[in-house]
Amino acid sequence: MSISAENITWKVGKKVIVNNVSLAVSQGQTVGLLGPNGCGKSSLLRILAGLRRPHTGTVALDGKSIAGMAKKQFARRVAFVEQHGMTDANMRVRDVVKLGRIPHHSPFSSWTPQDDETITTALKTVDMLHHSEQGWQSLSGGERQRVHIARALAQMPTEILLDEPTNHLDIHHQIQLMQLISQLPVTSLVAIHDLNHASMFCDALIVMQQGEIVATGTPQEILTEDLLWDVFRVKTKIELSPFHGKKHIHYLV
Ligand SMILES: Nc1ncnc2c1ncn2[C@@H]1O[C@H](COP(=O)(O)OP(=O)(O)OP(=O)(O)O)[C@@H](O)[C@H]1O
Repeated sequence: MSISAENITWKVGKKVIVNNVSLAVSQGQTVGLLGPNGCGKSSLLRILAGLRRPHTGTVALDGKSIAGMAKKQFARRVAFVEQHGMTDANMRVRDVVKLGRIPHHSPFSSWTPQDDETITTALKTVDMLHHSEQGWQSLSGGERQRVHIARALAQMPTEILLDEPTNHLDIHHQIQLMQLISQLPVTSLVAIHDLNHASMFCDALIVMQQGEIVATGTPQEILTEDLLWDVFRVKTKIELSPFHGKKHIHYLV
């Protein structure tokens, strides 16, 4: 297993936000994390990213608990793109992406042409190279989102956690990004609301409801009309797309 969690529970006061969650994501898989607003997706991702300590349970990389892992060692492996990621307002786009290289440097190591190359490639990948010299503050919401993803790619992680990465993106960039994530040679866990994108681009899905995991499996296996009614209270008609062969969800109103 690439990244796994066992019996994770996280509370705020007496309120249980993440309730006894266990999961295992295999190397190289793209796994979609689905569920209604407030069901605990971001909270779970923050725990997996090591930003929150669970009250019970463990998170592991290749079976080794992250609890005792040095921060830098962890950051060389796991990148996290938060839903509302902030960046120092006065930075240029290229400098924001440069931050992704920090875990790969010591205070005494010098900047290399490979570092520059990695940053250029990351910016190119998210279609932001032409904005390299622009100030962060002047970017649109979607452009900021793409720069944060470039920073995560510059980190050259083996696991990438993304919290609603297509938020703010136009449909062209949503599809481009989901395609990119699904093709990256890394393990990806991505919180996503668009069920058709989840079906098209994810190898497996984890569905949460009220802090618990209620379904896991391939999109083919678990995206059913019953599940979508039970979890999201939406009426749907699901069929196999004649165009891409994956399940396609029609919403009935
Ligand atoms: N620090 C906190 N203090 C109090 N409540 C919190 C805290 N963090 C999260 N919550 C609550 O926990 C629940 C889960 O929040 P979380 O952000 O994990 O949901 P989510 O599934 O990511 O939602 P969305 O789809 O809207 O982004 C929400 O009810 C939220 O208000």
